[in-house]
Amino acid sequence: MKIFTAAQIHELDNYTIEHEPVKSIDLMERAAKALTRAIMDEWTDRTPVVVFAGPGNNGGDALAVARMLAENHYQVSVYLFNIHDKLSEDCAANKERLVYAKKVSHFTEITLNFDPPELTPETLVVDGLFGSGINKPLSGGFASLVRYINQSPAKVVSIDMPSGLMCEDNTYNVRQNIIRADLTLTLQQKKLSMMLTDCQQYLGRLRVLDIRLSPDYIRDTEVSCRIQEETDLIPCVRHRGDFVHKGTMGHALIIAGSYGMSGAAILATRACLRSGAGKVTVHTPKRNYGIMQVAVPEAVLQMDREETYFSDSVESQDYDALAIGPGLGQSENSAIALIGQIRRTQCPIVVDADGLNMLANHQAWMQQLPLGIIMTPHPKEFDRLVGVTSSSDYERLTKARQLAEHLQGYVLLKGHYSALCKPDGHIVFNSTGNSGMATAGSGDVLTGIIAGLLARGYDQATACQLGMYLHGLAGDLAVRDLGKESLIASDIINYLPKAFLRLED
Ligand SMILES: NC(=O)C1=CN([C@@H]2O[C@H](COP(=O)(O)OP(=O)(O)OC[C@H]3O[C@@H](n4cnc5c(N)ncnc54)[C@H](OP(=O)(O)O)[C@@H]3O)[C@@H](O)[C@H]2O)[C@@H](O)CC1
Ligand SMILES: Nc1ncnc2c1ncn2[C@@H]1O[C@H](COP(=O)(O)OP(=O)(O)O)[C@@H](O)[C@H]1O
Ligand SMILES: [K+]
Repeated sequence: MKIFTAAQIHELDNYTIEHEPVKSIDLMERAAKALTRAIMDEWTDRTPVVVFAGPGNNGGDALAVARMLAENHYQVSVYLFNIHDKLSEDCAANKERLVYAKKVSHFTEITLNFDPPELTPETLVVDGLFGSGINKPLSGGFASLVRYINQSPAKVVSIDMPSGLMCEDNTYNVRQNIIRADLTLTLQQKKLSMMLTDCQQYLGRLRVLDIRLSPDYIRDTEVSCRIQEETDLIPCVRHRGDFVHKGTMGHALIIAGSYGMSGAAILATRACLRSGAGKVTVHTPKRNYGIMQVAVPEAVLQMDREETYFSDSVESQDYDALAIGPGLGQSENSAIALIGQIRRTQCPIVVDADGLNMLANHQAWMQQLPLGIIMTPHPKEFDRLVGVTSSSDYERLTKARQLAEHLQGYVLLKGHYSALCKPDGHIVFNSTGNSGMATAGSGDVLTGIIAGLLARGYDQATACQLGMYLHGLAGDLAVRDLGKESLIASDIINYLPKAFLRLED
């Protein structure tokens, strides 16, 4: 799914009106029908409904929904906010239709003072104050109303956007003046802010309603952000020829583990093996020899000369991919070995965990990273890497995009919707995965998967996209059998075969 900017959403609206062609009032009617159907799916006609409509087209949608719910025997009270005596054309038209239909039990147009109605736990609030046309944080009477709704026990369904939430950047928004919906019914496409962790509290459950906006515009318009889906990835999956052998299926080198953190090396190595690499070599401190041999008999071991930490870079010309960082520790010796390793490695590299932390501790090294490098930070690791804590997830995403462009590499910012920032400034959000994966070691598994895919011959962008998709899908498949609470990182590895099977079938 493409993610359009607020300006593009407006263009899409106009393009549809012009090219379908359809009158804008009829398009609003179509949207309102879809919204009404979705509300009726969830709440019976015994639910008292209070509709708050703003002066723009979001308010127009809300007024049309109010009329349709009333026609379907709901008790509906409507408050239209027209404090500047200026309604959008379609909002005004829907006001007329509503008044003419005489179906709603109560209609007030607020031009000055407003006494809010009582909102009980049984009430359903339809929030149609502002949608994608919002251009500044809410203040004054609107802010008070939002706070009144938020502190009430009523259930809230937001039309298109929770009112007050911006489509993209909410860094400087006034957070208490944004509606906290129980259900958001967004029209046609998800908006960028809906992919960000710090905006989830406003959305509640999110449903996307197809209102048949121009498929031509949707297909032909360039965007910089998209959400990847299974259909995008299936064509990328490589199939094995019958006559291949382990020597042609790629050789990955994993440099991971230190004293007390052999588990990270084990998880990354197992995940790498399960991702199709022909051979996997693990370079790890001597002390890990016994445990690695037992835990991952399929891997070749290469012992560091040190007992407990990574101390020196190794020859890498025989490898097709390098993963470095999981459980590596952050000693100064290891840091020097890390940068030495990165400098002498010719194949694609993925850096994770302590590898990233050590780069963060040596900012000058950031300039020495090879083109095409892949970094897989979680938000804290990312903040350390760029040296500042971001005050919003939008800001962090923007910095990740800038870093990917600056390094001409790949920054895979992990989260519920992991975001891959590419060297050309494009961002791909992942759509698989679940909160059961919020457990130690899940990230090591992702690193191993990406390394395996790189070794197998996928280019960096595909390895990252397919890797994060398979990682999340394996987690989703595991959760079906095991539940979220008990899921551990090893389960993700155990369900990787099923995830591959699903994409291959
Ligand atoms: N996209 C589509 O394809 C379709 C879209 N549809 C619907 O249209 C919605 C977008 O409608 P929209 O463009 O009229 O904007 P909307 O959100 O109603 O707000 C604009 C009004 O709010 C005002 N205003 C802004 N910020 C403010 C603030 N902080 N505080 C106070 N006022 C503020 C602004 O005034 P201004 O500042 O510009 O004078 C203007 O009056 C969209 O979300 C969806 O529901 C569907 O009907 C059909 C298909
Ligand atoms: N709530 C969640 N929803 C979806 N994916 C999640 C969630 N929590 C964690 N994950 C995934 O699990 C992995 C966690 O990585 P990370 O924090 O580096 O873990 P660790 O350092 O313990 O290995 C990431 O790939 C992330 O996308
Ligand atoms: K709204």
